[in-house]
Amino acid sequence: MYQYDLVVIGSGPAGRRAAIQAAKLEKRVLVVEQGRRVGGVSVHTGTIPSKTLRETALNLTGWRERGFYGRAYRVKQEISAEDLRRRLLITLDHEVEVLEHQFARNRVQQMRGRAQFVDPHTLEIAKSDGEMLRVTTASVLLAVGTRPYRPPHIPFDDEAVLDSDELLEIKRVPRSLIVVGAGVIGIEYATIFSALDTQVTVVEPRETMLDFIDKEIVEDFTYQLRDRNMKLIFGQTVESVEREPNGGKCRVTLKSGRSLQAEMVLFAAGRVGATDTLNLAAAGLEADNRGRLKVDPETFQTSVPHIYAAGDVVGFPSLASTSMEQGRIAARHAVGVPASEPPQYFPYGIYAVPEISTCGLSEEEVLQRGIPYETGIAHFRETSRGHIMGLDTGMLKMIFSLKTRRLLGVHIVGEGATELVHIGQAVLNLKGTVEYFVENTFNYPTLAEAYKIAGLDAWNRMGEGPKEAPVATAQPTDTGNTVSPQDMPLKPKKKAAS
Ligand SMILES: Cc1cc2nc3c(=O)[nH]c(=O)nc-3n(C[C@H](O)[C@H](O)[C@H](O)COP(=O)(O)OP(=O)(O)OC[C@H]3O[C@@H](n4cnc5c(N)ncnc54)[C@H](O)[C@@H]3O)c2cc1C
Ligand SMILES: NC(=O)c1ccc[n+]([C@@H]2O[C@H](COP(=O)([O-])OP(=O)(O)OC[C@H]3O[C@@H](n4cnc5c(N)ncnc54)[C@H](O)[C@@H]3O)[C@@H](O)[C@H]2O)c1
Repeated sequence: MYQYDLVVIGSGPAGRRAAIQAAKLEKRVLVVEQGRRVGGVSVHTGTIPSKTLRETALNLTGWRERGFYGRAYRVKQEISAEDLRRRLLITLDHEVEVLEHQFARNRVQQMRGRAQFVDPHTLEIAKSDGEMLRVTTASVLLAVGTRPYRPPHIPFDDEAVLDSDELLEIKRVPRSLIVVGAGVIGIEYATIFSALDTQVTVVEPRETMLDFIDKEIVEDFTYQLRDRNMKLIFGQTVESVEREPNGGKCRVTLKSGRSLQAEMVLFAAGRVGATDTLNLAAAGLEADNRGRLKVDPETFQTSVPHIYAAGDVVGFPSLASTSMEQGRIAARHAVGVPASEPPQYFPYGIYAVPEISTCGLSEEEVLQRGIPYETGIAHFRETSRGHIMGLDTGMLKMIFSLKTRRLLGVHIVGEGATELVHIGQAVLNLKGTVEYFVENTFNYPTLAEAYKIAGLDAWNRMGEGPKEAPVATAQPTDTGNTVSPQDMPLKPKKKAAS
């Protein structure tokens, strides 16, 4: 008889949701967390701190009011690192308190320490006070997440050359910042610091950024960043990073020979799975070269059936939102209770300044699948709410199938995008058509009215009934067939466990 039904390693979104789900099913659950407090990367160094920093920066700078009062408008003239940290600490305390309470209410047992496998059903836990403990369990969920990728040639110094965890501890707001890597983390922080009037330069080895987002949205976003003097350098690789002696400036030399200078460097070139200390071999498991684990995308089982993995450690999409859902499904499966499949489309929110949010297929994906389509676009400045808020930017784009008239994708850049997207997400997953937007009444004045405007924009070109569709050039799919709109695969290819 094992001591536990499920031992969860890691208390981030995947671990937390899994543990509570199993406890609700009256199973004996233990959560092992090596950090001082529960919550994982999401609460302590990732989602919540970065979004709190964003909110504080926008509030203290008066960013949202600048449409009315001009670019020089400020709520607080001198914004210090301490101003930014104060709100962060309060938010984190609340998050941890809520989580601790959830664990207690649901009788989830907790242990502070680092877990590793002794054999496939036994874990050894090195507690922070030096004590070693062994526990046995019927199933294990690895929800260990990731940590920043730190290559040896980058001279991280905890002060001026930083990864995204260390950025939260800065003592001063830099006047200039070089961000290496235009992934989601790099772009979110780059634009937040730009809103704080830091001169920001982004260096990205690829020719483009955020390739999974609809191109038209990324173009609008890029235009906005350049318009406020952010420097975006694509297609260039960093050769070296150095710092002048005695706390001087940082110099970033690119392979092209170009040299950049700034007070701080943020290195944000991806993350690696935190699997190296788990002694995976003792459980018969192996991680890939980025520390990630392969799982069955339906059940989240690893190659050892009673050991599950969920969250960032299994790779794409690496979101707090999807990690929670993966943890819940894994826990149900682990304790023998079936879980229904998640809906076909999940939203993606990038909390840059401005926000981007998207759900469903991009125009490039629709074209690639050979689906005849029409698009509808609305600019926030066309809405009365936009006028009231002083918005001169912001755009919502929807893509509809010409044959079925169903919504295929919604893509938004601008204020409130991460909230607004859920209207499109609901219509998409409930298989709604363009008529939903044309026939329904929206609150007025709201930014959500942009849905109506974009719906009408598409409808005006689509006409009343089904149409033959000349818009997209039908391309063979990767299966070699041409996709008919009726057969359109509503489920995006599962990338979660790749
Ligand atoms: C800067 C940043 C911003 C982000 N913003 C967003 C956002 O806006 N929206 C969004 O949806 N997602 C965002 N994410 C992603 C989100 O944070 C992750 O998807 C999420 O945290 C993953 O959850 P997880 O459960 O896999 O593990 P994590 O949150 O990574 O937690 C893993 C936990 O496991 C513990 N652990 C690891 N190994 C062991 C061990 N051997 N023994 C015991 N404990 C162990 C760690 O200490 C850690 O607490 C962001 C990430 C970053 C870095
Ligand atoms: N709002 C959100 O939902 C949110 C926010 C932040 C992070 N996240 C998640 O966290 C995960 C990690 O984000 P990330 O930004 O660290 O990784 P990423 O993989 O999204 O981006 C890394 C970027 O760095 C570039 N790069 C890779 N190697 C490089 C090198 N040697 N030098 C310079 N640039 C290099 C890549 O081309 C890429 O553009 C993402 O998958 C994302 O889903 C989500």
